[in-house]
Amino acid sequence: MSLASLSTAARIPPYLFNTDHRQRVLAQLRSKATGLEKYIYLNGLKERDPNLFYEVLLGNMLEIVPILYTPTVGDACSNYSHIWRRPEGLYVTIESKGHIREVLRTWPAQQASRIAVVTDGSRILGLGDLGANGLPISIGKLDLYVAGAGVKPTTTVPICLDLGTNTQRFLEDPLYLGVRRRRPDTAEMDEFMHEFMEAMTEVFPQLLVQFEDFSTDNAFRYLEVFRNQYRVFNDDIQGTGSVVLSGFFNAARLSAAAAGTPVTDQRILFFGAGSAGIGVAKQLLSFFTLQGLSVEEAKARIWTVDSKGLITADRKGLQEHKKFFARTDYDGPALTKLEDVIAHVKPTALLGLSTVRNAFTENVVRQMSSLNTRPIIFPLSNPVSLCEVDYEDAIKWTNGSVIFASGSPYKPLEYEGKHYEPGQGNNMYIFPGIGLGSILAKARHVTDSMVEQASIALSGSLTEEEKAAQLVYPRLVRIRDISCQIALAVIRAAQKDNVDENKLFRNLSDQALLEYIKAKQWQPTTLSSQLPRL
Ligand SMILES: NC(=O)C1=CN([C@@H]2O[C@H](COP(=O)(O)OP(=O)(O)OC[C@H]3O[C@@H](n4cnc5c(N)ncnc54)[C@H](O)[C@@H]3O)[C@@H](O)[C@H]2O)C=CC1
Ligand SMILES: CC(=O)C(=O)O
Ligand SMILES: [Mg+2]
Repeated sequence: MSLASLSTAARIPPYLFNTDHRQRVLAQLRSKATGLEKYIYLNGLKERDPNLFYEVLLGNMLEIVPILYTPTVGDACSNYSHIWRRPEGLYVTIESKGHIREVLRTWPAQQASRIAVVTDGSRILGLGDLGANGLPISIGKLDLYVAGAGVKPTTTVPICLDLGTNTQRFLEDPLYLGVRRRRPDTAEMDEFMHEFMEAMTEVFPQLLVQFEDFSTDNAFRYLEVFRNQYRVFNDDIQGTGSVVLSGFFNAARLSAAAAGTPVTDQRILFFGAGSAGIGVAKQLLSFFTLQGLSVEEAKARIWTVDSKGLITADRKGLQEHKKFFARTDYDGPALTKLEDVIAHVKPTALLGLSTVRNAFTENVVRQMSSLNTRPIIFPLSNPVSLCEVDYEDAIKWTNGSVIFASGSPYKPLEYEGKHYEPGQGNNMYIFPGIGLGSILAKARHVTDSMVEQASIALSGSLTEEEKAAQLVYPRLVRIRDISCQIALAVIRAAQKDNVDENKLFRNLSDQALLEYIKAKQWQPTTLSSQLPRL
């Protein structure tokens, strides 16, 4: 008898009904030797059984998020042309300039699509220009929209703009997936981007666009050009700013309580002044202004450092985005060593967005420790291989006093008989909620106040137990609930700014709206309900 002639019931072996597929998936996943193999396995599972994939993801966030997202998604991107299995996501190449609309129309469910993550692959995490290999970052972020906010998978659109790459090893790699050319000049790229955004709005009328991992100049430029025209936000600038502000509220409270000083006495030093560093610095202005300081007073409490040292206004050829925080109160010799900058600034907080692995050396960390009862040290560069300092070292060198959050995850640890739990200062805590709120409110734009209110909602979402454990971010397993609270704050801010096209929520109480948002979250159906009845 051929297999095809067997009845469906007969083809399904009996064990399917008395074991839990989720356990089988986890056992298979855990048998893989490397992160990359785990990524490939999960990618295959998503194709075979998306429902089961999301069930396993939702039930095992702490184990699986670091595979689909930072750090392992960094390996997946770096190797994407080699591990590629099947088309997933949408490539829009520079060669389609002039007919981008037709390319977008090949995507199914155009009317139903709600959220696109769009990268041009030019600065993937801290890994540089990965060209067309950047697609997994869009896919990973959208997996977090599904897992973290309950956005329906079929309404998500991962996009990689394949504009070429300036990374020679990809241009020479016979397996490289992308177009084999160097990146366009600014004029050609601008033309492409304008056509792309116009076409996106036409083809996907309900869609919110999240710009992801564009190189710094383009990240700032396209945010400014498009933010008042389209439904768009930049995750690296606004999402990161919002998430770090949130953790900083909680960290400053802990550090001020330990030192017995006012919270506004914070002096913040940024190591790294790219889209993320400056995006966060700008957002941290509100840490001070929300407590009554002026913007000038807030700015005076922030210092920025790039690869040339402390950024001062008298430096020749300073890039536009660095000018705002350039110091005018220092005219000594250039301070190029981090230790010298710290000695000059005497910061309470040191934030790393530099992509420089181990830049926060033992000397640097001990220096911070000698200046502060509880130093705030946030090494935020991704993936882990580019993190400014490992958690264990930060704990050891501060004798446990550090208030720590990193961009990529670290595990809790024991040190001299005490338990320590790190924070993860990653925009993954905030963009799902910003996106969900914007989608539900049908916000025409993502305003500054929506981003700020998202941050305040996240910082206020700590439970009593999390506060007692001195965490600065809530536990990841609660992300769906947290995203609802963030979405509520985002919707209210959209209403205040009058950018909400959906006015229906205006008459709902916070409680009713929160319940509505929760009820709207997509849930994977259980596997057994999918199997044919016998
Ligand atoms: N935790 C989070 O949620 C996020 C983290 N990031 C991470 O932030 C990092 C930076 O991203 P972008 O700002 O977009 O990149 P970027 O390349 O524009 O910025 C890097 C900055 O670091 C500075 N830098 C480089 N080498 C240095 C050195 N030796 N000493 C001092 N400064 C140095 C550069 O001058 C530049 O200002 C990446 O690793 C990225 O993964 C980005 C977004 C979100
Ligand atoms: C987290 C993130 O968006 C980044 O590292 O670029
Ligand atoms: Mg990013």
